[in-house]
Amino acid sequence: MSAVITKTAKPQVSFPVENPAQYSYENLTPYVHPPETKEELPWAELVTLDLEDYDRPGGKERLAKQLEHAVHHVGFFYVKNFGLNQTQIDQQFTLAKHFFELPTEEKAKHEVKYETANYNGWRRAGRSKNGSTVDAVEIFNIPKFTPDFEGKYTRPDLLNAHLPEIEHFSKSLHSNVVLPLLRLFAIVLQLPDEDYLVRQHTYDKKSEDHFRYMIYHKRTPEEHEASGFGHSGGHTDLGTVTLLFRQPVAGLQILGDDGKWTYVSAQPGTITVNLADTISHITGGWLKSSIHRVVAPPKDQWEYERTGLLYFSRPHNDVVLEPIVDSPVLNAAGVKSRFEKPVTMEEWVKAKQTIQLNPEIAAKKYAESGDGTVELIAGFKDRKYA
Ligand SMILES: O=C(O)CCC(=O)C(=O)O
Ligand SMILES: [Fe+2]
Repeated sequence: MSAVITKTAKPQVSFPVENPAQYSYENLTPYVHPPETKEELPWAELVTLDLEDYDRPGGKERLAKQLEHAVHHVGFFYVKNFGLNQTQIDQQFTLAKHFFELPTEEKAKHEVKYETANYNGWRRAGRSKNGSTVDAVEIFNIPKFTPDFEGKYTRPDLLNAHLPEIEHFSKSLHSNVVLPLLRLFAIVLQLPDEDYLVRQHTYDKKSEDHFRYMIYHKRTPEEHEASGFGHSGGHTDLGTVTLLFRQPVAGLQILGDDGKWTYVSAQPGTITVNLADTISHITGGWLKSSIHRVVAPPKDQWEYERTGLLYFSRPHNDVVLEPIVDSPVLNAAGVKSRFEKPVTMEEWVKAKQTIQLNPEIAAKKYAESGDGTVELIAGFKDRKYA
């Protein structure tokens, strides 16, 4: 495994669980990855960064070079060799599967506080409309394992029984993927301080990073049709980068510079990474917050649930989302702030998450503007893409 992979802190958190053996992997039916589609689809051509190269002489520079085009134009790429093996990954898929199979009343004990835009916990399906039907998506968000979040959220015993592994998994994604990528972005931006972005994303300080289990439930042909096949869900993500584990059920599409949507394919052993809004804000839009959506899978995959593992990274809550001043690249491009007044990460999260979690508020605001945008904060207009 990669040489990058050594710095993950030891897991600390565990919880008393009655009869934990019932949750051992021997007693949980393992998750089975669905087969890939046989349909010919327009696949996106994305670069793959081998993170094993990161610590070799000249490796960072090679990887940064490989990234230059992707981060400025496409906003999507893959990484491989990130220090978690397939068994560890499959165990997380197994926990996700069993979590979503719990009875609704069990999951409801850990439900998201939608009104206060507090997204950690369980988000039930059916809260938003797509086309003339409601969504079929459930989410379980797990915050960082730091004192800021300790004791604030509950989980079912299924997950409490595995908390040290979940903690290790999520911290590994932060230290083995997010931080190295931030150094590569710093190289692309020619920042004098390679750790500039890393310092805004340290694990221990308060930020809204979270690890996520997600499921898109199966739908009938009529439901797919009524949802408009999911075509109206184009969006950009809120934070720095989003990590998505290999997803064989096709559906994730990227909007290209040419206005065409292409599908992300399921490459073995990879994580798909996309750049998101805040890295775009602090580079005045030069690093691209990629526009993407999840559409109905091809017909030969309609019989499968689409289970996902994701990690959302975000800068510290007190980071001000203004363009970095000492990047020769950004200076040459003449980038400008995207806000009318300085906005902190905490304010940005609250503004965007309020819209994301409360479809009725979003619908009202979109209807008021009438031009497909909504003013989120300080003059910044967010947009939906179809
Ligand atoms: O499930 C996927 O493929 C991507 C999900 C996504 O775009 C999101 O949760 O923001
Ligand atoms: Fe997204």
